[in-house]
Order: sequence, then structure tokens, then C-alpha cells
Amino acid sequence: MDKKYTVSSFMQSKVKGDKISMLTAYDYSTAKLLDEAGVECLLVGDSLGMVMLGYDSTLKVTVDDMVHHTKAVARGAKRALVIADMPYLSYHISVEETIKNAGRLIQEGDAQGVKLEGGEEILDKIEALIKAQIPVLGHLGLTPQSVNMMGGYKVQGKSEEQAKQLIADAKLLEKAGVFGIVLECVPKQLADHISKSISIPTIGIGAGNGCDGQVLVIQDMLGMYSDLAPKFVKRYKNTGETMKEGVREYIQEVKSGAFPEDKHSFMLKDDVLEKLY
Ligand SMILES: Nc1nc(=O)c2c([nH]1)NC[C@@H]1CN(c3ccc(C(=O)N[C@@H](CCC(=O)O)C(=O)O)cc3)CN21
Ligand SMILES: CC(C)C(=O)C(=O)O
Ligand SMILES: [Mg+2]
Repeated sequence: MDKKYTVSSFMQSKVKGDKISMLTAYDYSTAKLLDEAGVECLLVGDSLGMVMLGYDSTLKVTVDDMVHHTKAVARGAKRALVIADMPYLSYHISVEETIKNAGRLIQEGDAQGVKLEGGEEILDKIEALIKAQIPVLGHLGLTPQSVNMMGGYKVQGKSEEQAKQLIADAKLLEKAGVFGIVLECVPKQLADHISKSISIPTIGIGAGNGCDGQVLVIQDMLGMYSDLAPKFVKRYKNTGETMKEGVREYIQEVKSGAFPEDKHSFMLKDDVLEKLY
């Protein structure tokens, strides 16, 4: 990936049969590392409320929080496409507020698109954003902002009725003009079927390998966040443990005086030193 990955490149990937890699990022230095590693798409997820701010759900995250973190990620993303989550209640009240809030993520945050959770019930908001020239990524299945209505973070679309609703929602979103859809925690066969039924890319998280791309929370795949342990997380590295090892060594060397060495210190010239005594 050499040049800027755009919303059009994202949609082209499905045509070409190239799988899309997406990861969350919430800050500049992480975004820069992931961009350098070659990830096509960075999601400034509202999961930052849990991972960065320590809340027990995503519901307390504000538009200000999202703008703040999106700015940082956008500065680190030289090539990756940057998408920002619209937080809870920022697109539920009115079309006007929805456009104003999404506009802030684009104008102040420098995101290239926004993601909203839901289907038919938020179609008017999605259509208005697209009319305002703001690219929209859909999000169906387990929608964490509905945790209180769902009664927890549970797999969605297991019954015939729920599965049919999900398929219908995916088609409605496609028709409204979203550039892709995140499918979270839905049975693999249902995600396979949806991915084949629509022409825009599906990005799975706990939705099997039939999706057109995958997304994970970076701290989950690197072992840096342990408050949740969803079945869909694969831990690629244990960076959390590596960090703790480094920090333990630092503490020990501070206490023993082994750190800092002279090579980490600034020295006064001998002639100046002599004049001081
Ligand atoms: N760090 C982090 N990673 C995430 O993936 C994530 C967040 N935070 N915050 C917002 C939501 C919450 N998410 C979650 C949280 C828990 C499960 C979970 O434990 N699910 C059960 C499914 C149980 C069932 O219905 O069978 C599992 O066993 O995976 C799933 C998604 C995904 N999102
Ligand atoms: C897990 C992804 C899809 C997300 O919405 C988030 O990180 O907030
Ligand atoms: Mg989210």
C-alpha cells in the first residue's frame, strides 16, 4: 500500500477480491505504527471509552472525546483510511444534530468517514449524511451502544426472524449508499450470506472469514487490555506482558542506581567544572 487508501479503494478491494485489514487506533503514535505496518484502514472506535478511558461501556463517550482522538489518529495515518465512530446519542436525536456531529469528526477530526450503529431505525440519518457528502460505514449485529436493550454483549441474528432482519438491514444500508458494513458477532453462515448478497465490503468482528475484511481492537490482539475476553479475539503478540517486563526492569535499575548511565547524562566540561570549586 503506497498511496493514500480512500473510500473508493476500500470499495474496489471487494471487486478485486482483496481482503481489507482494519484495526482500531486512538492515538498518534499507535496510528503511525499501524500505518507503517500497512493496515489499510484505521477505526477510531468508541471502544476508546473502555480501552483508553476505563469506562465499563461505550455509552459515556462524547463527540468531544471522539474529535480529540480522531485528530491524533489522523496525524499519524499517512496512508490508511481514517474512520471515526459516531458516539451514543450523537445521531439519535435529529438529522440536524447528526450532520453537525459527523461534520465535526470530518472538519475538526480529519476523519474520511463515520460509522453509525444500526439499520432501518437510523436510515433517515444515514441518508442525510450521505447527501451532505459524508461517507458512512454501517454497523450491524452486536451494536455495543444498545447493550442495555440487548441485555449484554451477545451474538445477534441466531433466530430466523433476527437473521432475516439483519439481511434486510444490510440491503437497506447498501441501497442508502453506505460504503461498507461492519458485522459484529453474528453467526458465520449469516455473515457469509450477507457478504455474498451485497456489493459493498463487509468487515467482520466475530463474524467468520467469509467477510470481505476484518477488524479488531488493537489492544485486544496485542494483549494490552484484559477487562473483556470475547471469543473472536486472537492474541497475536503479548505486548502487555512485554511492557510489564520492561517496566519491572526499569524500576529495578532506578532503585539499584544502574540507570541512568553516563551515556544517558549530560557532562560539564573540565575547565568549567574547575572554576566552580
Ligand atoms: N476492548 C474492546 N474490544 C471489543 O471488541 C469491544 C470493546 N472493547 N468495547 C465495545 C465492544 C464490546 N464488545 C464485545 C464485548 C464482549 C463480547 C463477548 O464477550 N461476547 C460473548 C458472546 C456470548 C454469546 O452470545 O454467545 C463471547 O463469548 O465472545 C463481545 C463483544 C466488542 N467491542
Ligand atoms: C469493534 C469496532 C467495530 C468498534 O465499533 C469499536 O472499536 O468501537
Ligand atoms: Mg464502536
